[in-house]
Amino acid sequence: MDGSEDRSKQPPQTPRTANGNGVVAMTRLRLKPEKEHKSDSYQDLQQLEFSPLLFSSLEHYLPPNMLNVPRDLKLQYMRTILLRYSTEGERTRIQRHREYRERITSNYQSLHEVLYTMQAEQFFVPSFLNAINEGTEDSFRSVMDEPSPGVFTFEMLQPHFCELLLAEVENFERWVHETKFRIMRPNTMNRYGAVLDDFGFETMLDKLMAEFIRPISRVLFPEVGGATLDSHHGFVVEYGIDRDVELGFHVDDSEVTLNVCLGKQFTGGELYFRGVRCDKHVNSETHSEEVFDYPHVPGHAVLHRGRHRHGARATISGRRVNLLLWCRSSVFRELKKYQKDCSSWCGDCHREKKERQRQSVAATKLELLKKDG
Ligand SMILES: O=C(O)CCC(=O)C(=O)O
Ligand SMILES: [Fe+2]
Repeated sequence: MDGSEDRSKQPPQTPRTANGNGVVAMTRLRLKPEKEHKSDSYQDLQQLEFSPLLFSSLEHYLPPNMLNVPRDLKLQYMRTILLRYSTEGERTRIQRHREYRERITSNYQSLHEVLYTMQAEQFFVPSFLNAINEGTEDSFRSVMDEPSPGVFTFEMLQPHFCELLLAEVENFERWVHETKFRIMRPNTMNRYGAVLDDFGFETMLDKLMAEFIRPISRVLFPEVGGATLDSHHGFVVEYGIDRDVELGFHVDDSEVTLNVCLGKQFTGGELYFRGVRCDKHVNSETHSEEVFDYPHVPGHAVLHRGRHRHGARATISGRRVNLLLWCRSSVFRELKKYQKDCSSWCGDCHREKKERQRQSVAATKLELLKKDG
């Protein structure tokens, strides 16, 4: 959006930028991203209050006159905006987390360096790669099953990649144990498992989201921000008799979740799904057509909306390790604050809307009959 309009309504701290004539103009971020724009990398600037990846993503929303200015000008502009939207407490939390990550990455010696940069040919099975390269809804669907509405399953990871990642996670856990490092677990529901983003995987997983999961989500989950996924939480969960055993019924803090089984050998641990719900209906009853159980298969992925209610049954024997990528869209979250109608994705909102429409048609028919009579 061009900054020349509506200046009077801009808040006083709106960033100012110099335009080509040396005139200082007020500008705003665009509403829609400039998809063709090639962003700079900010990876060398780890000391900033915000993730380097956030700056690369935000670049797509820069006003036209800011797109091609030097990196430090863009950075200054974006920092000003981000600082306006985050509280002091939030900034302190982000800074502490950054220091926590630095303590890990400067001390932990990784085992398989090859895992830390995206090497698609070595990570993924050819069928998945081909579908992504083609990039159409038909090509995605041709390598996927949809055994229950909104739950997509497909073969994704090469066995060798799974082995290496399992070994890397074990190596990390060993280091944690030996050094007595107090790590944060993936979320409140897990006593075991590790946040991959905290020990060097953030950039690789961001690529996984941007280049693989977002194109699929754009066509399969457009109504929950699938096209605008722009941040992630990447972790592994570990189940077994001496680990977490099961996972309670929940929704994820994500718009779209990728869940891939890495192995090893196990029995039990099935995922169970019980319908998609908005906040208002999250505890409502399940309808029979929403009941779906899925047994994990090593190397195979499940892709679902974060709001698709689910849980994992007890892993009865062996060890099960899964890779989780919770993908989020800041645009969807912002818009959701103003939207009351979730009928395009919440099962109950959809049923309520249908019922209102049915009653309205019935009432109209009755009126017409009365008139005729
Ligand atoms: O164990 C699983 O496969 C499910 C994990 C899960 O749903 C989660 O971590 O959010
Ligand atoms: Fe989950």
